[in-house]
Amino acid sequence: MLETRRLTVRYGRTTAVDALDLALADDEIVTLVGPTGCGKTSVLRAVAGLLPPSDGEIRLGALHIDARHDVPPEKRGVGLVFQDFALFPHLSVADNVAFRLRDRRPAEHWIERLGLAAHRQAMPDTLSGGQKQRVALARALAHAPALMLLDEPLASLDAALKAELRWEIRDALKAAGIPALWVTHDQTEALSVGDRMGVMHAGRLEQIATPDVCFRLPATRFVARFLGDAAFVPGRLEADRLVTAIGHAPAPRDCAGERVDVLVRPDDLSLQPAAGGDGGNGHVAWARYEGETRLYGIGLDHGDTLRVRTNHEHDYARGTRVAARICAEHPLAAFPPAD
Ligand SMILES: Nc1ncnc2c1ncn2[C@@H]1O[C@H](COP(=O)(O)OP(=O)(O)OP(=O)(O)O)[C@@H](O)[C@H]1O
Repeated sequence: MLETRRLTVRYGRTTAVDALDLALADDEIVTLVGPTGCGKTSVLRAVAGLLPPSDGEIRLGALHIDARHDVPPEKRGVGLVFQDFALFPHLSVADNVAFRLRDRRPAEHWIERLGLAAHRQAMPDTLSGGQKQRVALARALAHAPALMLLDEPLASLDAALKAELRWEIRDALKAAGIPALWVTHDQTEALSVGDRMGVMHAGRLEQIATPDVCFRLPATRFVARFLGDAAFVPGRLEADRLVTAIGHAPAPRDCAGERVDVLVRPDDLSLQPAAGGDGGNGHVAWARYEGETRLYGIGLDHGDTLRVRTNHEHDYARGTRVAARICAEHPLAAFPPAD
């Protein structure tokens, strides 16, 4: 449906997007995530037709767009949803959603589907942030776009609403069978709503894969750190296992090199108070209560600090002698040693 080939966007001397190759399947939701300034919005704006590609090509269905062949935004068949909703303030909810539609039935369908029926006649400034975003989404969906582009659609909403609305948006896109490119700087959002996610860094895609692959088997240390707490423990590859001083785990299929740094995240580790034959390998340096879980900083005897997440029931005081061990049964990512 959408394909970019070496898409490049420059602003003067700044290269915001650097030879990006990206392809979306017909009903696929792909999230684009990365730190501020990495170029996510520029990708979206180039695909939407809001700025021209400096180099490379965009294929949207049968359309071919490049620096010399522009297609105006309204001829691209894309729907846009922005962080700031962009509703018409002088039109009611119903008229916003049905704007420029000859047949109002699709507008009615999405008003019902997105829980806006009671607000049909309301004006935008009387709606909550979540309701405004539902209206913006209904308006975009009512035009049955071939592709939906979402730019930080949940950024101005509070945490509880974000969590609820991201599933609603995903469900609505899936129900309509519309593929989407969804830009966010929120890792949890990118991990949870994308069929695949692309992690961008300095104008380039560092990795594009399913969320669980990006999280468990990041392609680079940058992706590992960007998507969550990451520690790198020295280890070695023995047959099909990664062996470290704090335990072992299956090696990924493509693991190469005898000496490696093994990625361990806080939930790949378990914590036991040192007792009996196990004298432990460190002590509790700090503890944070998180509600369902607790996060501990464990000062290992050889000097490094590891973060370990446990169930909230395990309450260890600072200074407690403990054994931190790898408990992950899935393959852990391995990288060439840093030194
Ligand atoms: N209109 C512009 N003129 C000049 N430079 C720009 C312009 N828009 C963006 N840039 C630069 O291009 C780079 C990428 O910006 P872009 O907005 O695409 O990143 P982003 O990943 O979406 O960031 P954010 O999450 O902060 O929105 C940044 O270095 C930014 O400063």
